[in-house]
Amino acid sequence: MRSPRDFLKPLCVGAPDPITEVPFPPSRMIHFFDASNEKMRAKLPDIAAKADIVLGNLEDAVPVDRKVAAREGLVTVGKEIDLGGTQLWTRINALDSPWCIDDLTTLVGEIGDKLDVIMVPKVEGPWDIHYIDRLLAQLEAKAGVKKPILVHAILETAQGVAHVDEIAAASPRMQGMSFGPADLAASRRMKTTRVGGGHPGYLSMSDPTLDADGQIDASVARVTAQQDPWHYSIARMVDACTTNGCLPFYGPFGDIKDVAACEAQFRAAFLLGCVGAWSLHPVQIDIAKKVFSPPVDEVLFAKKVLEAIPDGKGVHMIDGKMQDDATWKQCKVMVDLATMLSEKDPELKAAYGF
Ligand SMILES: CC(C)(COP(=O)(O)OP(=O)(O)OC[C@H]1O[C@@H](n2cnc3c(N)ncnc32)[C@H](O)[C@@H]1OP(=O)(O)O)[C@@H](O)C(=O)NCCC(=O)NCCSC(=O)C[C@H](O)C(=O)O
Ligand SMILES: [Mg+2]
Repeated sequence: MRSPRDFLKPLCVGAPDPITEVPFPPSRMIHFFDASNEKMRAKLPDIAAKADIVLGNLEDAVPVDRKVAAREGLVTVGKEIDLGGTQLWTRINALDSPWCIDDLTTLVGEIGDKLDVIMVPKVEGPWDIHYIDRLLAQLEAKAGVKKPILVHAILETAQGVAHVDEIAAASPRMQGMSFGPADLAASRRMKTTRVGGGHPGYLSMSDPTLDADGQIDASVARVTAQQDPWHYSIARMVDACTTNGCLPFYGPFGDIKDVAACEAQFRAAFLLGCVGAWSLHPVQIDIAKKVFSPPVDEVLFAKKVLEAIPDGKGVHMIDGKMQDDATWKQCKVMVDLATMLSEKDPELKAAYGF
């Protein structure tokens, strides 16, 4: 294990100094686009005007014969498209793939100063982050990159979940993590073909009604309720990220047409502490924006609490609800997020009354 004192020294002579605090600009959605697809690239200026983060995907979903075109397409995006204040990320190919090394050398060499974050798929343990960390430092030094490129791990293998805390703590470059339900399901041999969301087979059932002989009365219907198969892992990811000062995100929701279920999945993640989710299709940008911006009525109430209890101490009754030091902190989370988002979004600013 590295000495904590070394954490703030660059891992290569000439690489930029590591950051001490992960920046937290609006991050409600990471919008995926296939950079080898010219049509999608052409839409980027419009998409960037709506999205907080755009991500050029090089990994899964990009066919093998378009891997190089996707990498080159992303270089073109970095060099030629003005994204305004919207962050530019990439998802590189996995560390055990033959494309990963060229993804990193090309992207850092060509557009290292334009890339905010590199998303690394299928991270299994801190060793994967250590590899990327050192290599990025060498490439940044060689290319003269001025600020460190941050790293975002996808939590999508059983091993990754088992090592989630060590992954989050592996480097000061760790910007955050996303939850990858498709690969995780496959890795665990879960029997689902869905990408995120619930499953009608994953449910709990009320007790049976017994007849006079104490036998189960099969004629009386029993109530069932779908449970959330992802709750445990997402909650672990949120704790690991928060403990280590980085940001947790929900990942993809694959049923593009089922906007209601997408919204429900995103909202469950938001309530558990995630700051955003992936959008795979333009329609999911608006869903994420709605869900990951705190609700207006809650923000107004939270503002009222903060105003009524300036020192955040003691016990108070506000609108019939008990407020104390802990609820004050909950309200502060809500108001801080609303304040940060308002700086980007004048409509939200007006709605929140800032
Ligand atoms: C999912 C899609 C393949 C759907 O595409 P398509 O059938 O073309 O949808 P539409 O006809 O509704 O598209 C309408 C227009 O919008 C453009 N479009 C579609 N998606 C995007 C996008 N992401 N960014 C920009 N523009 C987009 C279409 O080109 C149409 O344009 P026009 O013809 O001019 O009207 C497609 O949405 C897509 O490929 N999405 C990204 C998929 C992706 O990145 N998948 C990988 C991430 S999920 C994953 O990897 C799993 C995870 O790792 C895990 O393990 O859980
Ligand atoms: Mg995956």
